[in-house]
Parts: sequence; C-alpha cells; structure tokens
Amino acid sequence: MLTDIQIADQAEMLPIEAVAAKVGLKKDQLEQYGPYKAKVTTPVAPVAGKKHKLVLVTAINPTPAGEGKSTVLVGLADAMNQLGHQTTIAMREPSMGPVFGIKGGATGGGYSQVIPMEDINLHFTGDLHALTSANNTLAALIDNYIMRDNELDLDPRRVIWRRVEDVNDRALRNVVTGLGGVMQGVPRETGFDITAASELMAILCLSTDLMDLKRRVKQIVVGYTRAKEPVTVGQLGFADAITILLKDAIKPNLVQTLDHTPAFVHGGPFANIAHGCNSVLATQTSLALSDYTVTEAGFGADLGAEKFLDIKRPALGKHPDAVVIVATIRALKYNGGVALADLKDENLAALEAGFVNLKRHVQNIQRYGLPAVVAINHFVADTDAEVAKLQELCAELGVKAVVADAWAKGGAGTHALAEAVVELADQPADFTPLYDVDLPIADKVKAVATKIYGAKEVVFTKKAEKQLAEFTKQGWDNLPVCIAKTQYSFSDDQTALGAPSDFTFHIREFVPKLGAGFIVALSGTMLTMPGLGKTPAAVKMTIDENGTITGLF
Ligand SMILES: Nc1ncnc2c1ncn2[C@@H]1O[C@H](COP(=O)(O)OP(=O)(O)O)[C@@H](O)[C@H]1O
Ligand SMILES: O=COP(=O)(O)O
Repeated sequence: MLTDIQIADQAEMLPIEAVAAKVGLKKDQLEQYGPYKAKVTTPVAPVAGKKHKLVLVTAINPTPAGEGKSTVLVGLADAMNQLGHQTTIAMREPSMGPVFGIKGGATGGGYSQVIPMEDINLHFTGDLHALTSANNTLAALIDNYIMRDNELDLDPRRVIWRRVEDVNDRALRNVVTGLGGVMQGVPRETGFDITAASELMAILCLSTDLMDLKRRVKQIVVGYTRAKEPVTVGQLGFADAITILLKDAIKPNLVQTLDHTPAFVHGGPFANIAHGCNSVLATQTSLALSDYTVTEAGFGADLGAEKFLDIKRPALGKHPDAVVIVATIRALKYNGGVALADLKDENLAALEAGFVNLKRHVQNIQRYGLPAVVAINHFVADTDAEVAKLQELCAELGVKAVVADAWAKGGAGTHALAEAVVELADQPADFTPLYDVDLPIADKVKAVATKIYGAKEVVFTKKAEKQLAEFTKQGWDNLPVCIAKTQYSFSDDQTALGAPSDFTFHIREFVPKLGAGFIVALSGTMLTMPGLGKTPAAVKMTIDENGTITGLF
C-alpha cells in the first residue's frame, strides 16, 4: 500500500475553478491560491431545490493515532456522489503541531483524502499564520499599552491573553516577558498556547461575516484592572487592527478530494482544548450549494460532537440531520484494556469489553434526538469474527453498524455507509439541546459531565468557585460551556478507558471567551500547548532536490 502522500502526489487534480463549477460557484466568487486552492467570497446564496441536509461525522474515544473520522468523512462524501447524491464536504484544516508531532495531518488517509495534502497539512492558504499574527499582535499591543499610559490601569498580573504558535512547544507554556530594563516593557508572567486554541480561532470559526468577527473581537476580555474589572479589546481600541489581519482568513477554503468532491476546509482542530469544529461560514457555504453536506467534529462524540451541538449549532442555525459515529475495532479493544502494541491480535473479549465506550456515545447522540449510524472503519488487521461480533453488539443496541473501507478503497469502499446515511438524513429528527443556556455556568458544566461523560459529581477548585461568582456578577452566565478535557477518556483521567461512571469530574479554572461566546472550563491537568513526543513525526520526514517529501501523513 502506498503512503498517504504517495497516493496524494500521484492523483490527477482538477483545476479548482472546475471543482467550483461543479457546485455552481463562479470564477468571480473565487480568490485562487494557485491552480488547486481557492478562497470563496461569502455569503453564497442557497441554491433552490437543494436538500441542504447536514451529516455530522464523530467517533468513539480514540487511540493516539485517531480512528479515521476525516478518512471516513471523505470516503463517505465520495461514495454519496458516486451514488448520485450531490454532496460536498465541510471539514477542519490541520494544525502543524500534530503534523510534526504524533498524530499527523488532518486530510484523511489512504484513498480518502483531500488534496493537495502537502499544502493543506503545511501552510495551506495561511489562515493559521494569520491567526498567529493577529493573536500575537494583540498581545504586543496589550504589553505596549501597559508600558505606556495604561489609562485603564490594566493589571500586568491579571492579563489573561496569551501568545500562540502553530507548534507543539512545551518550552513556551510558561514564560516571562518584558525583561531587559525599563525600555523593554513591564516584566510579567504569561505563556503560549497552540494557535488552534486561540480565542481568535473560535471567533473565526463561529463568525457569520466580517462585521460579526469584528463585533466578537471587540468583546474579547484580555485581562482585568487592579480593581479587578474586566478589560476588553473594544475598550482598548484594537478591534479594527485585529480584524484587518483576519479579513482574508475568514473566507472558507475550497479544495477537492481524490475523487474531485468539492471540500470546504476551514477552521482549526482540537476539540479537547478548543471547540474543534470547522467554520460556520464553510458549513453554510457547503449547505447552500448541496443536497448533502458531510462535516466533522474533533476527537470523540463526548468532545467534538457535544461542542458542535451545544456551541456551533446555535451559530450555524441548523442541527445535523444524521450522525455517523466512527468506531474501530482497534480502539474498542484499546478501550477494553488491550495495549497499543497488541491491537492487531484478534481479541473478541476485549472488543466486547470496550464496546461500552461505543454504546455510551450512541446513547449520548440519541439523547440529542438525532439518528445515528455506526461506521466500522475497517483496518487490515480486523478479523471477520471481530467485525461480526461488533455488528452483533450494535444490533443488540438497536443501531445499524456498516463497514466502511474508505481508507483502502475510497468512495468505492463506502457505498453501504452512504446508502445508510442518505436513508437516515431523509428522516425527520427531533433535536433536543443538552441544557438551557440560561442556566448558571456550574449547572451547564454538570449537565455535560453527568449526562455525556457519566460523572457522579463535579468538583470546582477554590479559584474556579471564585471565578463563577465573578462571572455571575459580570452577567456572563448565559453562555455555553466549552470543556477542555482529555480525548482518551469520558473522565478527566486519560487512563480511565471504556465507559467509566460515577466518577468525580474536576474543574480547575475557567477562561471567559466572550468574543467566541463561550466559557472554557479547564478540567484535570489539560494543557493548551501540546508537547512533542519521544519520536516526533518531524524526525522521519525527508525532502529531496525535487521537493519530494516523505513522512507527511
Ligand atoms: N482504515 C484505516 N486503515 C489504516 N489507516 C487508517 C485507516 N483509517 C484512518 N487511517 C489513518 O489513521 C490516521 C488518522 O486518520 P484520520 O482520518 O485523520 O482520523 P481522525 O480524523 O479521527 O483523527 C491517518 O494517518 C489515516 O491515514
Ligand atoms: O480535534 C481533533 O480532531 P481529530 O479527532 O481530527 O484529531
């Protein structure tokens, strides 16, 4: 089997204007970035007669490699088009952190990829760089403000705005800035997050147009005065400058799959430390032009799908018509206690033990009133007995489980899933939100932790308790919560696999993200700047004199 990058490099791509024309986009609606990438000027008017159906692809709790959401999503969209169901994709763009780290890129894999995969997994159209510059320009403006007259008396000890980089760089998690004497600024402690975790990424993903983005930027709380009053970007007068830096990044990117399905790739990943959904604008553009839009949300349904349904959905103005839960036999065995090194060995008992993880995700999606189908993302090591066992367990649960062979065969290996999805999406869905957004913040956290994660109770640190009282005083109660939690477990203990229940869930701190329109609740020891592993993907990469790359996946 060729590597992902070899398959991508051998692919014949259509010129991007031809891909755009497939969905009725005209050349004057495109800003091309070379022959195979473009940004789309929005808004794009809904095309009459289209079904405008939305399919959300989520997953079970993954192994560190990921269980194939993007791969199955691409294969599904290609299959739906092959079967005559006009479909486009709305998916997230990769962060270079994992590309050079452990997990790799986010362009799918095997014969289900969006291309040009090298470009998309590296600098793409520059959105992550624009967000990094915008975020760090704001940080520099804040430090300069403090050093100068500081009319609002912004307390250097209470600035919460951090710098970002699109790099997994643990060395920058905690830094001291302003050293070197009077003219270098006011020394203070701060740190870096990865760009995908920046509030500006969430704002870019949730904004409906440039002025909505500017309105949101104005609402960003950058810190507090010595009198502990919040200070916003609007008060500081920096909103227009930051918006200018994002005026192009807000436009959705258009590329194609190996089978030339149009794909709107826009907005960052990481549903563990961010909301992990692609942009509202890309999704709205895809919906406007299509009978079916296939989209995704990061990591497992306890993270990405919950955030899609409780944070993105209100801004999008539409709930999914069907949900695909990607499961792999290897991840279910991992959740059943099998070590990573032994996942290739048949183990029906571990598969059955780990099935509880999939069962809870299915029940959680059904609690929202949404129809779900399980996609068994087939790996070569899966045995017939394991597949049969998993389908039997799903049947007992009353949910259909369809084998998807998107990685090895692309759309051709995903027809059964496509047929199941179209059947589901055409049925009425009675969506029920998980919580009332006007509830107190603590109650919303408890709703997610008990109903989705299976916790018995939620415990808040003294700092978090104080913040809750402060947020209530400020009137910030009526916002959804975005819980930062490990992707490996329903709990805040990444080693508690399967479907732990009756556990205590710990919230250590909150971060107000008023521009994004949610309150981040940091659980356990979650960090917003990942580190590099023992053997980063970077050390296995090569490039030759022709620019041919190996090691990108
Ligand atoms: N069925 C499969 N067999 C082998 N490798 C796969 C399969 N599905 C996905 N992969 C690989 O696993 C990695 C993660 O896939 P991806 O679709 O990015 O997962 P996710 O979106 O859930 O993180 C990618 O390198 C991809 O090529
Ligand atoms: O938010 C993380 O996304 P993946 O599950 O695609 O890695």
